Amino acid sequence: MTTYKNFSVETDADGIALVTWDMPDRSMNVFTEEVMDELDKITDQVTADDKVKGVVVTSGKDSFSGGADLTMLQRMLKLFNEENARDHDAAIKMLFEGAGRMSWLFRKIETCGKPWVSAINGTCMGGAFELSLACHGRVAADGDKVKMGLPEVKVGLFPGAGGTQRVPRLADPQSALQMLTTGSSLSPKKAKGMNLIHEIVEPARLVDAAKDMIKGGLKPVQPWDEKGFRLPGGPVYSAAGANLWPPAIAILRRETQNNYPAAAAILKCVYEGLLVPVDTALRIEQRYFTEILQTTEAAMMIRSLFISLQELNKGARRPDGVEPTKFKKIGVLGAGFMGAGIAYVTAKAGIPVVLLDRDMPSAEKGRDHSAGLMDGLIKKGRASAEDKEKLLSLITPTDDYGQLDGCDLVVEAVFEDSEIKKGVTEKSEAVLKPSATFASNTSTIPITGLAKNSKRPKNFIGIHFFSPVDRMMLVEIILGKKTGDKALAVAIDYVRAIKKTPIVVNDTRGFYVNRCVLRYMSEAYQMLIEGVPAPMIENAAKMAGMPVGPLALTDETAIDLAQKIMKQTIRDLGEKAVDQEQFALINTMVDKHGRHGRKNGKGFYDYPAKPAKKHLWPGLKELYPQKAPEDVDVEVLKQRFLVTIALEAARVMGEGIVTDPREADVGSILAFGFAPYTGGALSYIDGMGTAEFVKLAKALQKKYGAQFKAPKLLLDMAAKGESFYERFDPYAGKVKEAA
Ligand SMILES: NC(=O)c1ccc[n+]([C@@H]2O[C@H](COP(=O)([O-])OP(=O)(O)OC[C@H]3O[C@@H](n4cnc5c(N)ncnc54)[C@H](O)[C@@H]3O)[C@@H](O)[C@H]2O)c1
Repeated sequence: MTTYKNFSVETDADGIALVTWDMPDRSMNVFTEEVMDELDKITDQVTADDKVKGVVVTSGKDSFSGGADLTMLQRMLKLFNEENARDHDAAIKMLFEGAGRMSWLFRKIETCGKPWVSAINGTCMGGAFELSLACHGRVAADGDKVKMGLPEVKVGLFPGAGGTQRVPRLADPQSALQMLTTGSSLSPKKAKGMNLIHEIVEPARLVDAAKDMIKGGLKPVQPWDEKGFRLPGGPVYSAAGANLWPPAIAILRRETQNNYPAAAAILKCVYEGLLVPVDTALRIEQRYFTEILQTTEAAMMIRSLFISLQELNKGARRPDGVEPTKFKKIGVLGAGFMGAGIAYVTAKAGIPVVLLDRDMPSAEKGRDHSAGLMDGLIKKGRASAEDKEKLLSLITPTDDYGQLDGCDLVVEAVFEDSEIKKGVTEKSEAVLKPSATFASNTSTIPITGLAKNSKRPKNFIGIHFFSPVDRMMLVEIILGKKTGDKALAVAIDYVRAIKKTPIVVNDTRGFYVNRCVLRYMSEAYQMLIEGVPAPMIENAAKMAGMPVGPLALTDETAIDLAQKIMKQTIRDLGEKAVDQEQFALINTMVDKHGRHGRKNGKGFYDYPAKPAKKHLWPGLKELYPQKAPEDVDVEVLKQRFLVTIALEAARVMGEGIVTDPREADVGSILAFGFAPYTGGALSYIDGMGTAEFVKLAKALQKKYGAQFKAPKLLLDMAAKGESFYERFDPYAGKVKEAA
């Protein structure tokens, strides 16, 4: 046996070398510079060794590999930028070579003259799946935990190690394009159906089955290297090709609104690559990959959606020196809309939950919500009847506070009423151990005020979920003035345990997320008042990259809730705190026309009974004199949405409400889908350049109003030429892994 740091190679009596990838310092295998060096050496070793007849590559971990370590790309881009400042041609050459490193290593494997089989034992993503595609045989273990795919497009990249060329040479071009441009992952069954793997076997037989392929005489030649190879969908210029490409381009435009250069590059790369032999095709892919690596979108998406997201998920904001909490029991107060969801995600993480409401029927109804969600999963084949039983057995519905005894954490989700919240806090604390943490899920009441109801304000914190709880991945953790480190650590441990992403926010009206969302909706009301036709408003938001239009979003959260919030803000802060024209619009919608939103079927949209689809309410046209569509500049509408939200995020940073730019960025994408290609609300500003952004905000302020006034922080940053990640360096004082 030969051992490398990250691999071992063991050749058996039949001459089959088993290459096992098992990185000692990682929980999941990833491609790093060192891994590529070692794999290169192993390829030379097994090729030169006459005793070796074939190679099986597998993993020593639960998963196969997560693909490339993107910090490696970040390092490469940093070197590129430094070199680019000195010598552009040399910098591009360096980037081109770096971009092709993995691809040519895989090509070397597939043309080495000996058969390689990939034995896929678990998650196999990105570069690792591309390695598998370069192998002559691919066997996957059967089971739920095996997923494979090429998700690069989700972080602004594309599969640059042969993925764009091998997938459409194996699968039919339509499913290949769909897989590559959406980054969706595949079960073994689906992958086999697409002709991407050869066999699915029992996990215990995986390596033997892979070896059997070699013993059965597997040819060390890929189909595309054989004479007479034909593309599965026929040549690009065939009649079938003519039917495929124009609609594919149209669909991609519709889905991405041309906001994602990587998705467009995939399409070009596949099209051009299929016209030529594979070696040239790989060079085409390398060229496009080099281009994509230089885009702002790739840099920002890698930073926010890969690196920052991982760091926050690992508890980057957890205070040091507090023992991790192993949750034995969690209490949820209020088994309504939110409480029922919180109980479900907690039990899903295997933690016992006491679900308390005013009476047993309400508490039981809360548990039924979990039963309903599990039924949905069972129907889709993603859970079994036993899973459902097990999950339900973890939820104890009750109306008895005595049951909270022994809870490490209680999350309160009763009515949004300070007096009721006070009552349940006092009753719980009478039973809870003094060290227990008490959290409120309030969406509007300041945590510092609520903590006054507690005998132990140090243990009091906000844990703010978004609805629907089972689907929304972000949780805001709100610090009251007296919240202690232990409560913060417990809250982060809990959010991590339920596999969601925590961001830490200081106490303020609307916290972080809702402040930004309100700006988004308010800009749409402003546009309605200006007479912009409603369909243009909704479309412009989607073209800017927002997943849900602002009017549809208001309907979802309820127009009467918007009215309530405005009224409360006027009561608390005075009339000037709310735009009076917008207040009048919302009052007209609710009081005059009875339009409360989706919940009563009448909002900015009408919601007819299924199967008819929702459509914008025609009465909107009567509210304000309408502008002609040709008098509206859609590009400006798009800018207004992104700029107004980004400005609010900048204000939040300036006020010290959020202190880490990673949280503002990741939070904006996970909570309300802020145009992901920008990398989030602050990266949108960083990507444009602070000075340029301030210029744009000033121009919008002049034309559309004070909502576009740049805060002092931004003016200061623009004057100094600073970005958010320089001003609020999240790595300051720490060893910077992601250089
Ligand atoms: N609805 C949302 O989208 C959302 C989002 C984030 C946060 N929140 C917050 O979550 C909390 C709950 O909201 P919801 O939408 O689930 O409300 P809900 O009306 O659906 O549920 C509240 C539940 O609390 C129970 N309850 C009321 N008084 C109680 C008491 N004294 N003791 C025990 N149980 C009691 C009610 O019976 C009800 O089942 C509120 O603070 C709200 O602001 C709501």
